[in-house]
Amino acid sequence: MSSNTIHDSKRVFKIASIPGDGIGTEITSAAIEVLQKLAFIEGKFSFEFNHFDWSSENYVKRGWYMPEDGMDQLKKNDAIYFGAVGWPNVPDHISLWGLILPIRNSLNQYVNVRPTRILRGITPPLAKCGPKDLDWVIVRENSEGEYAGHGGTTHGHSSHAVATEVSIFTRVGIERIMRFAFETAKSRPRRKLTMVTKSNAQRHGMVLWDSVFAEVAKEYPDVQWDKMLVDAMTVRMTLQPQTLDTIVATNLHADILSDLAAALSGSIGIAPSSNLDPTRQNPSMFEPIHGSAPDIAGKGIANPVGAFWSAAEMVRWLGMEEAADALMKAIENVTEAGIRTKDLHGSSDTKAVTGAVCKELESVLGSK
Ligand SMILES: NC(=O)c1ccc[n+]([C@@H]2O[C@H](COP(=O)([O-])OP(=O)(O)OC[C@H]3O[C@@H](n4cnc5c(N)ncnc54)[C@H](O)[C@@H]3O)[C@@H](O)[C@H]2O)c1
Ligand SMILES: O=C(O)[C@H](O)[C@@H](O)C(=O)O
Ligand SMILES: [K+]
Ligand SMILES: [Mn+2]
Repeated sequence: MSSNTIHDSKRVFKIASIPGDGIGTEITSAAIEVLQKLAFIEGKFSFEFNHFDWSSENYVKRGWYMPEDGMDQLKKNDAIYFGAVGWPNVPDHISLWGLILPIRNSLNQYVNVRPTRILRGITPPLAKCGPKDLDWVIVRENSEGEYAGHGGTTHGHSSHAVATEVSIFTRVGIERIMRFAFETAKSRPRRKLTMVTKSNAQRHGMVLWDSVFAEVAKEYPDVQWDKMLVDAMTVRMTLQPQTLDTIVATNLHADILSDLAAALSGSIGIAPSSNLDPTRQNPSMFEPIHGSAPDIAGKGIANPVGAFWSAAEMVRWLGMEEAADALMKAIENVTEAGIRTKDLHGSSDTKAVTGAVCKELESVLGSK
């Protein structure tokens, strides 16, 4: 085979990169460095990054987060890599609704997959919780529920101000997230699914969750399932982590539970997420679960592991399973070697962890 043929058969993935704000920019450039290194060593594919400067800083200057044809620009890509959005000079509901939520909604990314496990070498905060005790996938409903955006404010500037925040739950929305959750549970060795609601107090939408869940469950006799109320779920996650495997919850409940899950596995800086359009008609978006962390931004100390793990999930979604496994192995070789940021009680900075993962990729892929 001539070198030309090899070159021609190489797959080029177009990736939209949106670093956003604060540490979002720091961990996105770290993730791009690692992805470029992965592609270079692997040799069978490459990434073409299209950078978008959609951020709070530019919102203040321009008055918009995304241009009018922003969604069309994103659609030209195979995937989206996202850092974080939000900065103290813009109200948080403006930044979230200006950038990340419209992308999740418009690109039909109705699933948010948030895996958590204790990576090699990391000591979790709970003394009795080892790596075998905590290995979960949280499936977050990512398109409706408490994030529907329905509601309003009247008499806003008076002492009689009224504000409503209406949750929307649809049969279609519930059914598709339940089916995704059952498929996820079925694909994992333990075939176990826990469904979370607050259907004692929330007597309409959450009750519909219960009944649609029961219907879909009939299609999956090989998956063992149970149900939890969200308050009790926080206790079970903390005291009996080994009894859980796949978890499905609403947009808001899973947002909160996934931060808890990340903390129980060592740090919020480790945790990845995939905003998926399972129909694959639109690009999916990959981002660590954390935000822009204004308290540590600009110091070069952000943990890039959640960003790298998210990058590995993106590589997997694009069909490069072996490369994704290699990246995860390199990340865990680094955490095991004790090269960690301050949130994991280490003394390395973002740059040192990034360099170590790039170096480790050489030995992992060299010895494949
Ligand atoms: N998807 C997103 O873009 C997203 C997610 C969460 C929060 N936000 C936004 O980010 C801003 C800050 O939110 P917040 O403070 O509630 O949450 P946050 O996740 O930014 O930070 C919470 C705490 O965790 C620490 N932390 C987070 N990521 C870390 C990392 N990689 N390494 C080390 N430490 C890390 C921070 O220093 C902070 O102490 C807000 O504007 C919020 O709306 C955006
Ligand atoms: O979806 C949200 O609630 C925010 O963007 C953020 O907290 C996240 O988890 O992505
Ligand atoms: K994020
Ligand atoms: Mn969150």
